[in-house]
Amino acid sequence: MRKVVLVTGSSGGIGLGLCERLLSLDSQLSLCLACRNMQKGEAARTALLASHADAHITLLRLDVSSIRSVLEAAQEFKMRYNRLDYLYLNAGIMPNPQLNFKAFLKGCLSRNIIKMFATAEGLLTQEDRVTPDGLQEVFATNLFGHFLLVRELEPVLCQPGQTSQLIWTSSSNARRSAFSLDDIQHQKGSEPYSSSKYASDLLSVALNRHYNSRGLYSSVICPGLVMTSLTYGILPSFFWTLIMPIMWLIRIFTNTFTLTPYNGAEALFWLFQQKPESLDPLTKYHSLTSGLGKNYTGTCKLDVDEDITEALYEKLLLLEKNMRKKVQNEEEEIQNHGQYLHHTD
Ligand SMILES: NC(=O)C1=CN([C@@H]2O[C@H](COP(=O)(O)OP(=O)(O)OC[C@H]3O[C@@H](n4cnc5c(N)ncnc54)[C@H](OP(=O)(O)O)[C@@H]3O)[C@@H](O)[C@H]2O)C=CC1
Ligand SMILES: CC(C)CCC[C@@H](C)[C@H]1CC[C@H]2C3=C(CC[C@]12C)[C@@]1(C)CCC(=O)[C@@H](C)[C@@H]1CC3
Repeated sequence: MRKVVLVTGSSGGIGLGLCERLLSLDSQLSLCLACRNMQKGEAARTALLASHADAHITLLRLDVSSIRSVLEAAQEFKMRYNRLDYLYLNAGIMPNPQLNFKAFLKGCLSRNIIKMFATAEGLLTQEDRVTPDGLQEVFATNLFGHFLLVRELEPVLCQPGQTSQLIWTSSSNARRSAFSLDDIQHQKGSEPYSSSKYASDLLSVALNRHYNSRGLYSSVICPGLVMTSLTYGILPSFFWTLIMPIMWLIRIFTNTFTLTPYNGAEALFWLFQQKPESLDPLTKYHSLTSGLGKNYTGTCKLDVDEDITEALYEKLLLLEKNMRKKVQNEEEEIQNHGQYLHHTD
């Protein structure tokens, strides 16, 4: 039986790097690339087929920040497949990042320099915006759209006699102090990225509690610092290229500078090869690359409280209910309007 793998955000970066590695390991996989931009998705599919000509690769239109798109994509997926073995929740954004140069220079002179390079704590802020559904975009993309996708794909993920894995691309930038249960969408702060990644760590723990009994397991990873369009939004790509020798040098001191999508996908790839029952739900898995360029997966305890994971889960369920109602009302309004136009014709 072919294993079915769905990867969100697979049109480039770490997601595409992961797909390449998965196909190299098992060319018999059924790989579904979920992308919001079909042109980019088609280019990714062509690139993968260039090195794996016989691979089974399909495209699925999915904008994780849009409720309607998530519902439609899940429906489409369930029509095409009757099982899902691995769901990689990888799509993510960090819009309009601002680097605090003063804090960076101060950090370089402090004892916390290694931690600063690994987590970017206190270095970055972002400007978020509101989606047409009325949600904060970073929250909707990095967390809520993925949560809804999991909920919608429950029938194919929780098949009797089968285990399935949810694998979240979180970050070491996830920080407890950036997240508030009273403001899960991070409407008030300036670190929505950090908040959304911390929320994904919390959610993964809650999902394990609610779904393990049905054969569904969830894990979180950090890919390390990888050169992708996300990091090119922080500093321009020519600058990163220019300082690449410095980055290689820093890698000797911090193995978190994985730098390439191939290396960054290490922990995602490693988890693919593990028995989900053997994984610790309270661990974050890190892609690491040594100074000599050797890839490996490291572990780190999650900084979470069980009661907060449950409180977030409850809040997400409530938001899900409200968003479903909203979409349904909108659909009814469109139908009524159509009927009205039909009568007046
Ligand atoms: N790069 C890094 O150093 C780190 C990255 N990460 C995380 O890794 C993940 C992958 O990021 P990375 O590869 O670096 O960045 P990229 O920007 O290269 O890739 C992000 C992917 O997500 C997709 N995406 C973004 N928004 C949406 C949306 N609304 N609906 C569907 N797809 C969407 C993008 O699609 P499109 O091509 O259409 O833009 C793209 O395929 C993210 O979750 C990120 O937070 C974590 C730690 C470090
Ligand atoms: C190395 C250079 C001389 C200067 C680079 C300074 C900063 C731009 C980087 C230092 C630590 C980096 C970092 C990230 C972005 C770029 C830095 C702030 C991330 C926040 C990118 C996204 C993530 O999710 C984190 C895991 C990264 C942590 C480190």
